[in-house]
Amino acid sequence: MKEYWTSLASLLGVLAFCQSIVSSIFPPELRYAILKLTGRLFSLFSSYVYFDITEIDGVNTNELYNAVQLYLSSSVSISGTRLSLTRAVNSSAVTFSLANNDSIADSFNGAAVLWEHVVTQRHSQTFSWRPLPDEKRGFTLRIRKNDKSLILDSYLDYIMERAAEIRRKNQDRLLYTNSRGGSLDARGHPWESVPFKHPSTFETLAMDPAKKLEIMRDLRDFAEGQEFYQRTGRAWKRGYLLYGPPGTGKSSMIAAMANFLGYDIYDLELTEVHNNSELRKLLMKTSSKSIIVIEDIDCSINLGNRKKSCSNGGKRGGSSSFYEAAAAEMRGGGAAGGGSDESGNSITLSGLLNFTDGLWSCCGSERIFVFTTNHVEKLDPALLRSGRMDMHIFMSYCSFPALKILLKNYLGVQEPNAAGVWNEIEAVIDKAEMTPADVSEVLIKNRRDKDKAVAELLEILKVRAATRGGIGRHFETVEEEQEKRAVEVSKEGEAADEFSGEQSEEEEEDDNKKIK
Ligand SMILES: Nc1ncnc2c1ncn2[C@@H]1O[C@H](COP(=O)(O)OP(=O)(O)OP(=O)(O)O)[C@@H](O)[C@H]1O
Ligand SMILES: [Mg+2]
Repeated sequence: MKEYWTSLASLLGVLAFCQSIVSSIFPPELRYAILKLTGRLFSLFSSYVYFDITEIDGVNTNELYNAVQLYLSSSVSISGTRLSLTRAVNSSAVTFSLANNDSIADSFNGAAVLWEHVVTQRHSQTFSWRPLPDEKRGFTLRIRKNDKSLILDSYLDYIMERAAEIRRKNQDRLLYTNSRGGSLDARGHPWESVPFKHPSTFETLAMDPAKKLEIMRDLRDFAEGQEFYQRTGRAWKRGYLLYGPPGTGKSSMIAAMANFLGYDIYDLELTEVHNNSELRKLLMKTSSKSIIVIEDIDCSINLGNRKKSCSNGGKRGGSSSFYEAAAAEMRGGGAAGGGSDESGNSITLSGLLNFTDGLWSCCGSERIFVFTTNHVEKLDPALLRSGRMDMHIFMSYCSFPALKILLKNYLGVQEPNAAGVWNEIEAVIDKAEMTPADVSEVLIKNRRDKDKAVAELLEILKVRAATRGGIGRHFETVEEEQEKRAVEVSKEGEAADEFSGEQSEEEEEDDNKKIK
């Protein structure tokens, strides 16, 4: 062993001696040429091939460098011994990366590769339109010559994909709004954004578990469906209509969808959009992997008179239905659809549907449109056909299975302690027609005393069930809601007829009196 160390030390000594001779005898240019030649000779006999991926390629940032850095961050965190830690702006996660001049082994399809992070000082500042960093950074990838064709292309593609995934996971998602109207920011963007931190998830969402699973499956199929949409020639987008009374979780569902898929949200305020071309610009500036939301679609916009006042409890837009007016536009060849008001606003249904439905829908991919409404019965059936809104989701009053989820969320209990309470709640909950928002209020107020919370909830449920007795039927489909509405309208019509009939009888009497 001792002999081994002695011979290694003497070998290193010889190398150092040779290096000092080369440095002292040869001028720098020749030294560089000798090193290059040695490198060439070395690579000729080497079984490896090397690829340099520099951070800055000319003056452009090399996307591949950033991707490799992110990709390696997921593996160095497990196996590295010296790591760099960073936390990007708008991010709540810390990222690991390979420290300077450190290396790490990886494998792909059975082939071993070695990554080295090479950092050197930039000596002379070469001319550039923008200042370059003091350090020259890059990755060197070492692979076996035999593996070159086997792994190179697919390995780099794989790295790009993985990096995009990690970036999405690390970065906080954003909530965009067009509340600034049509004006653009300094970078020419019409959307304003804030980090999206809504805590709602499918786990915390109180609704029928089977329905929840169905929605989650649908969303997952959509997100993983790139190949399917490509093959079938369909634009990679999906539309959801969420409808139901206020406080049943429509907005919470949108947040849960975004958190489930890791998508950004674009909250499209239609009352701020002045015309179709503005709408087109807004929608063109949305990114893929996003959910475009139009809340309260029935009163978002009044094509006849687009004032922002809304008779619907502070909801957006005017009281008349956007869809009713828009449907009239479709049927009547644009009379209502012109949508111009005194202020020159002209947004039409076709402008919106061109993006959800028409040719423009394929500009940008992997996008979900979500429309919400409290009054599905007001929507024109022609506007609810498949393809526009692929899934109609009824957010109902709090059901028994939904209540179980709320009890678990707020009180941490699976079942009430007192015997019999469970059955009593189950007996009245549907009749009581309480929204999950109302139930949540009661549970939050009494969250320190679980038994009191459950007892108070039962009391309220009983009172509400008694006052609302018999109404407890839920209209689950858009068609049912619309049928119900049609019956109401025809009853109103009959009442009006009767009223006008009575009047005419009275008038007849008057006339008779006059004649007499
Ligand atoms: N299904 C639900 N599951 C869990 N929490 C819910 C649910 N529905 C309502 N909530 C609670 O009630 C509050 C209001 O719900 P949300 O804003 O999602 O209702 P909404 O249906 O969008 O109402 P609106 O029609 O008025 O916009 C939420 O903050 C949430 O805490
Ligand atoms: Mg809402």
